[in-house]
Amino acid sequence: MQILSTQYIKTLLPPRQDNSHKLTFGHVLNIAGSIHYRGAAYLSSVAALRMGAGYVTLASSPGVCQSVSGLTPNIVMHPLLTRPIVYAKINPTMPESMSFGLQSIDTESIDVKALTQIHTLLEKASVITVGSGLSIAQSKDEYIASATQTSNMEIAEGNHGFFFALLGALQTRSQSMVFDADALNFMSHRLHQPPRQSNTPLLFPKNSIITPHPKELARLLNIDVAAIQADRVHYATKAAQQFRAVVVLKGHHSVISNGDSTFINPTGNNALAKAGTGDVLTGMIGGCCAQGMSPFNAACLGVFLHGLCGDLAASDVSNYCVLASDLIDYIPKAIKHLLTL
Ligand SMILES: NC(=O)C1=CN([C@@H]2O[C@H](COP(=O)(O)OP(=O)(O)OC[C@H]3O[C@@H](n4cnc5c(N)ncnc54)[C@H](OP(=O)(O)O)[C@@H]3O)[C@@H](O)[C@H]2O)[C@@H](O)CC1
Ligand SMILES: Nc1ncnc2c1ncn2[C@@H]1O[C@H](COP(=O)(O)OP(=O)(O)O)[C@@H](O)[C@H]1O
Repeated sequence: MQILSTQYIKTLLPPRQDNSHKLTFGHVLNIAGSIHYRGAAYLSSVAALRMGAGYVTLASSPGVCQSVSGLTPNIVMHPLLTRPIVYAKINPTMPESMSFGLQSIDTESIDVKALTQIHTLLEKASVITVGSGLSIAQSKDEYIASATQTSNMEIAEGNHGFFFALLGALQTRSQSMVFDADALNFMSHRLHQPPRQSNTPLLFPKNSIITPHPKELARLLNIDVAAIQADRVHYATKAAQQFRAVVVLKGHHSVISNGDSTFINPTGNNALAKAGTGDVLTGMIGGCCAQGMSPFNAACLGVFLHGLCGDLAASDVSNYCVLASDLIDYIPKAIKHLLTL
């Protein structure tokens, strides 16, 4: 185990050749955001561009795409098919024939058929980032199982079905992929609960980077958060070996492991303990991968610079006042800082 040094990190910065065009620096396909988490889609997408990626496409529900395009002109939108939802108020004593008590609302859940809409994008992308604010709602699994025993009504299940189909399609792809947030919780659920849709085990595809916070890693490994926090290096390494992925265990002094080599990140501070900073990190790592970096190097550079953004921002505006969106403005300053050393 080693601490990431500034000198080492500087050697990882990807070269920017003069004879180049936008796709020389890679195409990030970001599958992110949902009705309540539009900001996560914005933060992860813009952070990837700021990190140096040449092109970012956001694939999400039409409402999320519309919100993000209202905030920035820099992202290419790929609105996905959604399906109307009927929420059932589950009451075992209610006869199936009674329709009152049901509420129909459009939660903009992505339709499984949307997979066909991104087929070409999945082939073209240099890196695929998945999960920031995607609302996969795995926790509704038991809810659905119990509901379908008493009723044949359709139950809201977020983007669960779409994500399941997407993971199947990603299994054979060889690009780097970054899995964050709800994508990780979905995988935990698949690993530790009997599968609902099929008996085929789903794993993280090769060249995956996973970015769990301690509770997300605890769910993936099916152990307590306290155990993880007591030996962060051990569990990050164990998870990297078990899932054959690069693991970024987030938190104060994030740990990055590929199972053989493990680094501790020295940058960052409590200003980063603010909603949405993890979404920025996902974008930054995706932006590094887009420029041709290996998953492990991309994770090391992304985590180091993300922490440095937090340090520079905190020294300007105090540890109290840094917003996740501020970090994006500090990416250029962090990179310049590194280049001038
Ligand atoms: N602007 C936007 O659109 C934003 C969108 N976002 C998106 O929202 C989605 C869900 O994100 P979320 O924040 O609601 O749930 P999540 O982080 O899983 O926390 C759940 C529970 O886990 C725990 N816990 C958390 N961190 C921990 C830690 N370090 N160490 C230990 N435990 C920790 C804690 O549980 P407790 O300890 O309180 O029991 C907490 O209550 C996700 O897709 C994300 O991308 C967000 O990024 C926000 C901004
Ligand atoms: N006290 C802290 N010191 C250093 N880094 C922190 C601290 N708290 C949070 N972070 C960093 O901020 C980010 C938080 O990500 P995450 O927990 O996924 O939040 P969110 O889901 O709101 O985006 C991670 O990169 C983590 O390492």
